[in-house]
Amino acid sequence: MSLQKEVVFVTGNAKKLEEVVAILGSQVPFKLINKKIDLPELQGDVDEVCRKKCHEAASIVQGPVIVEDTCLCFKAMGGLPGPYIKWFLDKIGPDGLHKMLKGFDDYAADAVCTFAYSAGPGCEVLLFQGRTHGQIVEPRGSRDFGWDPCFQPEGYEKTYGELEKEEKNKISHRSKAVQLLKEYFVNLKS
Ligand SMILES: O=c1nc[nH]c2c1ncn2[C@H]1C[C@H](O)[C@@H](COP(=O)(O)OP(=O)(O)OP(=O)(O)O)O1
Ligand SMILES: [Mg+2]
Repeated sequence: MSLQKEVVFVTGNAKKLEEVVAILGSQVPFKLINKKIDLPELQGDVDEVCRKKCHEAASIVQGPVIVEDTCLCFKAMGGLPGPYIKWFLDKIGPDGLHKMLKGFDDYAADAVCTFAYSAGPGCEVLLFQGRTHGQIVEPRGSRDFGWDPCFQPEGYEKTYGELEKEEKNKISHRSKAVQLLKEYFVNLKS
């Protein structure tokens, strides 16, 4: 029997899960189990959304959980759509996101990934955040995953959609957040 701590990652998004598993690799200080549950899309600032999402998940699972919320923040729009990017993406797609910024003529954006961990219902929620700066461009590359084709990370000529998966996973908002989460669990063990 494994003595490793089991943590449930609650997400309804298969692509997120795929990336998290790939980034974590085999050197994981806990055993990650997935539960595919669509948690409510909450309102508030990023941290608030994540905390509430994590409480919801912990009460459903009745044990240790991790959730993640991803924001796409446009500088010209004071950080919006931020946590509401899912609805914008659903309605206008990556092409629409680029068009939306034409009137502002400022395409700077931050991709922000926040993981929230709770040891169980009623327990404290810890946040781990990763951020990658970039530009919103006319979509190029794979349309596999959300707004990947219209986000070009700083210092790259390619969009997330054009980068190889491994390349995206080295520099992405998600990989930076996963790194912090991993460090937390490694330090817990030692
Ligand atoms: O690396 C990414 N590259 C491109 N698109 C991405 C990425 N990561 C999230 N996304 C999309 C999915 C969703 O349209 C929105 C975030 O919303 P968000 O609520 O965090 O995701 P979700 O509802 O799909 O899954 P969950 O069940 O974990 O809440 O941005
Ligand atoms: Mg969601």
